[in-house]
Amino acid sequence: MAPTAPLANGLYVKDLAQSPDLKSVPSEFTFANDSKGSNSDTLPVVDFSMLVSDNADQRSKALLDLAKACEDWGFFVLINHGIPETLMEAIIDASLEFFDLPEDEKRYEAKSASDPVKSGTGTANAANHKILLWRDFVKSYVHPRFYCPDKPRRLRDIVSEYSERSRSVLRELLQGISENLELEAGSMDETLNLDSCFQLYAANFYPPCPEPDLTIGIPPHTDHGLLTFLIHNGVAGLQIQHKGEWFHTNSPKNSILVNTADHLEIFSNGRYKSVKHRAVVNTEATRISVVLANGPAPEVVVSPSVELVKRDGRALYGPMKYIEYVETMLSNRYDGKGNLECLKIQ
Ligand SMILES: O=C(O)CCC(=O)C(=O)O
Ligand SMILES: [Fe+2]
Repeated sequence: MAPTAPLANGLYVKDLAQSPDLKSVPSEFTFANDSKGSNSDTLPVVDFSMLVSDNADQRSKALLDLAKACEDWGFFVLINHGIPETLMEAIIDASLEFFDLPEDEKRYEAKSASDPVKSGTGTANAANHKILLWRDFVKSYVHPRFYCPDKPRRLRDIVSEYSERSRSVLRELLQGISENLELEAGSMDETLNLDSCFQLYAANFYPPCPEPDLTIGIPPHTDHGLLTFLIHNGVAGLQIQHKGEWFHTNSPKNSILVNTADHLEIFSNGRYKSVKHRAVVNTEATRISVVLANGPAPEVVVSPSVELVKRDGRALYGPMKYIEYVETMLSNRYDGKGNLECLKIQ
């Protein structure tokens, strides 16, 4: 399983980056890359407190912001979401502690794609050869069944609470999306079995890099699931593609960066596209991101909403069981044509 392999000499990127004489990026990390992005002062913002407000005007405004963000960018900055700042800081800190563990305590080598906890460094395919990525990671399935690395000890409770609170936010956002798509009340919840929604926690660790333009943290990709939530330690690095151009995502402290993912594109029959994004690295500071991928229930066979297919006259995507989609993606990540492309009906 390539994506979880440690470096050939057993090093993590974290350790490699700490070698005092490292002046250049080893050739295995070379990724033809133009990591420059533009700034946008018009990144969409959704105010969660307005979405759940009793004031009808406020709620309509928030629904409109949400619809526009999903249609135009596939990305928004979520503010006033109610998840405590202390919890967000705690999950970043505890995730950082994970990467500081001795190697034998943080190694979760995946024997198969369905292992619920995985860690390592990553690889990608570039011009027919494998390259290494400038990032270490840990991932675990946290809902409907909860798994977590054993150490650091406090990680379990923190991840569990963060995923639970995020689920309430997720359900409200999906409720808003369902209204925006003019779906029958409850039909999205039922079809995708959202009470048992799948959540995957991932922490990405990007140490400073001597030549950031020659390598990449995570190459351009889209995510599985419905909506991805991302928070970070204040060091920028996430870029999203919009109208063919790459944009930096700057976000106020305590906000959550949300992007639309493959299963929202499938379920909405192509109305809301899964946004392409990437993580770039820098010379100065360690960056950590904590990602929650939020999808339908693992066993649901996802296809476009029946109501939308009726409206559109045809389905634009074929069906696939969600957990199979996740696990093929985890084993062939960044390997050419993704599942989404394969499911598109011409
Ligand atoms: O670290 C980031 O900003 C991006 C992470 C990401 O895209 C992912 O884990 O799928
Ligand atoms: Fe991603």
